[in-house]
Amino acid sequence: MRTVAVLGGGIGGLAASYYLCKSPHVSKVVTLESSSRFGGWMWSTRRSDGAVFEHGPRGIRPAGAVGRNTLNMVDDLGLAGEILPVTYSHVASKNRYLYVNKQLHRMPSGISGLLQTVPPFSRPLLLSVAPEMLVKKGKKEDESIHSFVSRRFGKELADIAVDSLCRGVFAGDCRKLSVRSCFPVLYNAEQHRGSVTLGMLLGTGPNHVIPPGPLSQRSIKESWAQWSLSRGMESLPESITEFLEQSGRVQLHREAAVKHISPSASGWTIHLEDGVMTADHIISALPAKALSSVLPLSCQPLIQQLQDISTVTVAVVNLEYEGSILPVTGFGHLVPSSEDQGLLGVVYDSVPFPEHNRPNGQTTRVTVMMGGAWFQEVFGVPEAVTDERLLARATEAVQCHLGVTTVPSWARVCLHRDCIPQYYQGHFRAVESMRSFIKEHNLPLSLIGSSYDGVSVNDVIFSGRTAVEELLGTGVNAGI
Ligand SMILES: Cc1cc2nc3c(=O)[nH]c(=O)nc-3n(C[C@H](O)[C@H](O)[C@H](O)COP(=O)(O)OP(=O)(O)OC[C@H]3O[C@@H](n4cnc5c(N)ncnc54)[C@H](O)[C@@H]3O)c2cc1C
Ligand SMILES: C=Cc1c2[nH]c(c1C)Cc1[nH]c(c(CCC(=O)O)c1C)Cc1[nH]c(c(C)c1CCC(=O)O)Cc1[nH]c(c(C)c1C=C)C2
Repeated sequence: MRTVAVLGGGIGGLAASYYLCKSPHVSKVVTLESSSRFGGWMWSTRRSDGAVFEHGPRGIRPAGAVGRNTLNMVDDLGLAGEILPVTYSHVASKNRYLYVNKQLHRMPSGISGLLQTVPPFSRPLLLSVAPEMLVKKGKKEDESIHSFVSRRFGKELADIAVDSLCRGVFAGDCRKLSVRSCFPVLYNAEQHRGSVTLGMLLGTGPNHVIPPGPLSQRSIKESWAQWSLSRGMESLPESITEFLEQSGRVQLHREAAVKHISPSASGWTIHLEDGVMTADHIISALPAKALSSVLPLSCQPLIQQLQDISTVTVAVVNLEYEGSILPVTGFGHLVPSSEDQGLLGVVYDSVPFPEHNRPNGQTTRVTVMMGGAWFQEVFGVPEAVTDERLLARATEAVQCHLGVTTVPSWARVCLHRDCIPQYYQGHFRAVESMRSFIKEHNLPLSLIGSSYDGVSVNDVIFSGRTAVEELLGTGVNAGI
């Protein structure tokens, strides 16, 4: 393989570039990013007084093959010393809340959570979990998450817990999201074991083999539930960028928006604002809609399927308060759509990551997330929503939900347009069909990033690795 162009410099595009760079089989890699910075949604503000605020992801899970893979990369990049782990025994792992009927309720956990009635639920969880093992296997090839959970565990769990969970991961509506694509573990448990409970106890089949490197071994030994980095999540894309620059094998271009791509004799011609380049293969790490708008008309069915992948807009409001203002301690709270459509949840950032607080003086950082699948209904078109309105709504939520009457000493409002893809029912078929089209037409094109195979940072990094392995027909030797 001579030249590979990677479109998009979010964590997906950077990860693909990193794995390509590790391979001796590729002579040139060109990474094209439209904005002035790499990292995409991995974006942190580092204030001059030392405080750190996350505008995108704030915690990465170390568990599973994809979690190990990311930690192996982090180790290889020399970032191990910057890790901020949160263990399973930490209060941020134990305590998560739901805001229901104008009150905070700690989500049930452990044996007592199973056996006792814990509000807002009307009966012990055991009464939903035990009969689940006897529920017949569903016959549909895909189903909404709400329908799947109602069928197996009952409507109350689906309406409150699962509705909230989907808002806290996809900012999405569990009545539309696909169980097969969003929570493949649940779907596979039913398929392989006939029950989610049994699947959780016995396992749901083979996983990717990713041996744990030293950092991943440490995460297992120390029982990490999630981790961040001392200078914020953006250190990860920054560190990959630095690695790629130092390798001398990757050309990184900022402010290089891809306008159009057209097939050429040996691969692709890529049209940029101020010139053209050629590549033998393209790895697209663009959001699906952005890719659809640059493909040639000859790719028509693919263009339509890419356009059909919806996204949602999320308003992220970071707030800093003087003093210790939280009435409860934990990771944060989620709000089910029946309680308040527009307010998704509040993360108590200072609890899992106090290291990101301003070093001098006691402060509390929280992040309020709003909108998602309900954005337009509640706030109207994103173009017309003002920062003032979002800030007012966020501080009002902190006041009502947490009883905080003081005014924040610092605030930042970010409107993330189209930031989280929504895997609706049938998503897996659409992705399968897009990849079949590419194969049948011998298009030298790989699809990676959050639009296809999982939205978490781990999933996106792993999609970059998988694409490079498939392209080169080899396993990548990347700090494993
Ligand atoms: C608010 C929020 C909170 C999140 N929290 C978590 C969390 O706690 N844990 C977790 O694991 N995940 C979390 N995620 C998900 C995760 O951050 C994203 O799914 C992931 O960062 C997406 O990476 P990506 O590279 O696929 O896409 P992106 O980050 O969208 O990158 C795509 C890049 O392509 C560029 N681009 C677009 N068009 C063009 C073009 N024409 N030419 C060139 N470049 C172009 C864009 O500028 C962008 O940089 C969160 C996401 C959000 C929005
Ligand atoms: C309220 C909105 C959101 C919050 N976080 C996100 C949104 C939209 C985005 C997000 N959060 C997580 C992921 C990655 C999923 C993964 O597979 O790792 C994404 C894209 C992590 C996460 N956050 C919550 C859960 C249950 C998870 C899954 C992993 C885990 O169990 O740690 C819950 C949660 N998210 C938010 C809050 C306030 C909250 C619960 C109190 C914010």
